[in-house]
Amino acid sequence: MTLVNILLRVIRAALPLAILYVGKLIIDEVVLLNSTHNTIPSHTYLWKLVGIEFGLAVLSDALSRAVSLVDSLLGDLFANLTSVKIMEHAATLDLDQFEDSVFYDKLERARQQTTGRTILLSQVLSQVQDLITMGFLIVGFVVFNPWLIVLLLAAIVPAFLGESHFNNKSYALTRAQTAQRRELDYTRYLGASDETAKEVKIFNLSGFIIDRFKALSNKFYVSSRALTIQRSAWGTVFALLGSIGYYAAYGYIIYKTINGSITIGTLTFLAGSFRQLRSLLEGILGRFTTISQGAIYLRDYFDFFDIQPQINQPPHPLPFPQPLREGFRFENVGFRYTNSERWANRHLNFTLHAGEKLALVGENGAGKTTLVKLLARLYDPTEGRILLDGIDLRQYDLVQLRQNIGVIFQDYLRYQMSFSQNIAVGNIGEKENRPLIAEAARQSLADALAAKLPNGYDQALGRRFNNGVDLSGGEWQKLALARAYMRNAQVLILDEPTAALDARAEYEVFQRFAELTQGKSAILISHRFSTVRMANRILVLDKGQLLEIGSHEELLAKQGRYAELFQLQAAGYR
Ligand SMILES: Nc1ncnc2c1ncn2[C@@H]1O[C@H](COP(=O)(O)OP(=O)(O)OP(=O)(O)O)[C@@H](O)[C@H]1O
Repeated sequence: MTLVNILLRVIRAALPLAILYVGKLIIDEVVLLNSTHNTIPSHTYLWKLVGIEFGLAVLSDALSRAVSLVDSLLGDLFANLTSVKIMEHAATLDLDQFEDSVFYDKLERARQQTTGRTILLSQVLSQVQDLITMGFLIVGFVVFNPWLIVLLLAAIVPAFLGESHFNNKSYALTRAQTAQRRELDYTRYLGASDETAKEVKIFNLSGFIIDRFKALSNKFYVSSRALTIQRSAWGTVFALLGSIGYYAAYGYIIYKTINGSITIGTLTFLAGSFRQLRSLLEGILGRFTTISQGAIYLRDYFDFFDIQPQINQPPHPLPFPQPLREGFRFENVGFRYTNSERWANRHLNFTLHAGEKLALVGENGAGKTTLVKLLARLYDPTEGRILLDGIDLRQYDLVQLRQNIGVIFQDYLRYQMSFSQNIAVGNIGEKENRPLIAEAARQSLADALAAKLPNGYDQALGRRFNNGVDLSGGEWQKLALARAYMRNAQVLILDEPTAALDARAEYEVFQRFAELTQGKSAILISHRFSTVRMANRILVLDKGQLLEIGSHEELLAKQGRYAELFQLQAAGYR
């Protein structure tokens, strides 16, 4: 399509000169016919010329339409393709890259390429087309009088330089504002979205949010106002230069015609060419702004694609051991988040044995979730290493590793999709496997819920789309839990899996969990000691470090932190 587009444009580019030239021939012929009185003039040649000009005009119009058609089709394809490419690349990147605000800015700017810049391609092609047309017209000029070119250049060069100067300035401004623009978008989202409406109403936040939005958007307005005014003022000066150039050339051509050095046909040809050149130049200059802006923004797009993940598939990946023999051994593992001074985990030495159920206990921020993310290689340790059956975790096949570790995070997603899809995300390859989905739902107690929904497993969930039904917090959690049962993972990790469940559901969930994970390794993170005590061993974390490890009874007997926290919670029930 691009090639067709270019071809059509090249043909179209030659037409203005051809039309002007035929016009010149027509006028010269008319003048000639008017001045020959002695014989009966033949008009055949004249009408032939008129016919040719008509044909050229029709062709030019048809080509323009064909070009815009191909342009708009190409634009759509281009937008789709870039969106897909961005998503594909984003999928390869590491979790901590997503948590980095500089990365987010890049992602944001790359995303803008797909929406705002789709016209870039057609703009570039139009520019090339107009440049070719200009080239043709200029050749015509040179043939008649090369000096006119000098006038033309004098009129346009300052404008080109001015435009590119202002482009750079406005790009620098926009770039510097990326972070604040994200904040502006976020504020807009806070002010008007289904997810925020509840709190905004209850805390009466709308005034606060709107004021914040006003303040931010006003800052943008003020900082870009000066530039816009400067640009417009200089634009006026440059346009004046252009007009001066045009009228100087026009005067010169008229002078030459009166002089008798050129014919009236040539006068109309040159004047027409000059007028066209000027309007072409105006178009080119206008487009030059959009294109050069688009082109500099394109750098952001490529910057985004230059970001490379750090957590990669090893060169010779080992298959995930089936079954696990030894388990996971943490050897002096430490981890610090990028941009963070503090260690989230430090000096961790312990083993998660094959088939063992380990509970992680600790106060908020103690590093429980971080430990789990290390196990699933969402991050790699900053120091130390994790061994799986004696071999560094980094040597295993990354896809198999993630397939064999089923994690349900405490901040799991509530997909605005159907009930069955919400479960199927646990093993998306099996999304059509209804018996498997139903079984997973049964295991997590979500099946009773499906029975209550008007469309059962096909019920759309969430309020964002039509006919969606929203669930309660505990119901969503049961659904999320079902994801863990969708695959035959060797290690199951549940991070706060029952926080939203009622007491009966929690009891049942754990009854089943124990049955279903028999022989498998599991990690449970919970603040509820009723959950914690069913684990074989309990690991108590404090400020990222291992404080105590042992069975419930051992830790109680030890009278340490675990015993203290346990008794604190138990006292609440007495
Ligand atoms: N993405 C992140 N970037 C920087 N620091 C983080 C990030 N996630 C967590 N932290 C910090 O790392 C420490 C450990 O966090 P983690 O989420 O592992 O705690 P947790 O024990 O799971 O807490 P909770 O019981 O509240 O869920 C905390 O101090 C937290 O502030």
